[in-house]
Amino acid sequence: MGMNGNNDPLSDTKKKLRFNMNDERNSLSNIQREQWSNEAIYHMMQVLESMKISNFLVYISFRSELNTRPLIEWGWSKGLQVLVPRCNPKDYSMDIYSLRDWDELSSGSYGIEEPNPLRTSAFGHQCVPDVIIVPGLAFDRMGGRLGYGRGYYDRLYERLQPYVDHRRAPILIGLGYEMQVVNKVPMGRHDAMLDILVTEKAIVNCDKEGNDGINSFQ
Ligand SMILES: Nc1nc2c(c(=O)[nH]1)N(C=O)[C@@H](CNc1ccc(C(=O)N[C@@H](CCC(=O)O)C(=O)O)cc1)CN2
Ligand SMILES: Nc1ncnc2c1ncn2[C@@H]1O[C@H](COP(=O)(O)OP(=O)(O)OP(=O)(O)O)[C@@H](O)[C@H]1O
Repeated sequence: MGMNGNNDPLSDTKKKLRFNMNDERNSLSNIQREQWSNEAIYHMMQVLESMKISNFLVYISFRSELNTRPLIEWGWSKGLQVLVPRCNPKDYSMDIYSLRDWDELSSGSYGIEEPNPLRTSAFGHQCVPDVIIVPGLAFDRMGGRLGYGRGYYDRLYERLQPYVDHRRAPILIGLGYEMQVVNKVPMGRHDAMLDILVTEKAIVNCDKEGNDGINSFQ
């Protein structure tokens, strides 16, 4: 048993699932990826359109993640403030920046394109995004999610808590391919549950109480 708590049975199960899901996502063809990407992004636009929001936080996709770039352009066209995180591998924290143009990005940690602090304006440390779009390797319909295993999004959610007035907690929306949805992602005490899950097939209102999510599509 490691001192850092990373050798417990939960992180072992997570590690295996991470490995398998990463493999599966990488095996998608470019055409499949692009088609599902566009359909999922279209669903995400519908979800965001139905909400009264002035901003959303979204990641810049890397590896075989679905392509979030069209969503960012859509956000700009709608006059929404598009927020993008920049991660600090030293403490696994993330800072938030407001992105207005593609030239404000540069290559950051893990080869992910991230806001260049010299060219972007920081979103205040105490500012809470209306919506946080969360990447993942696996999701479930109850709001469970598995990431790359550094707890970046869980830490961000926790860091924001002191600034959340409970009527305006950020809405967590998972975004991924339907093939990433599994029966149950093992969750630990730090893990923040998703409110909504969006894929190319469905928009799921996650039931954090543990019952099956309600599928509003198909
Ligand atoms: N587009 C995007 N941005 C994101 C995330 C994401 O999932 N997608 N993250 C989501 O939280 C954070 C980045 N998390 C990451 C964590 C680990 C690795 C990584 O390369 N890990 C190595 C293994 C390292 C090790 O175990 O020692 C690897 O996978 O090869 C990459 C990203 C923040 N930004
Ligand atoms: N808020 C937190 N404070 C301190 N440690 C945390 C927090 N959230 C997660 N951790 C720790 O970070 C490690 C990785 O967590 P986890 O396996 O849940 O990552 P993940 O959600 O898959 O990754 P990511 O969010 O980076 O995609 C675990 O050891 C976990 O205990």
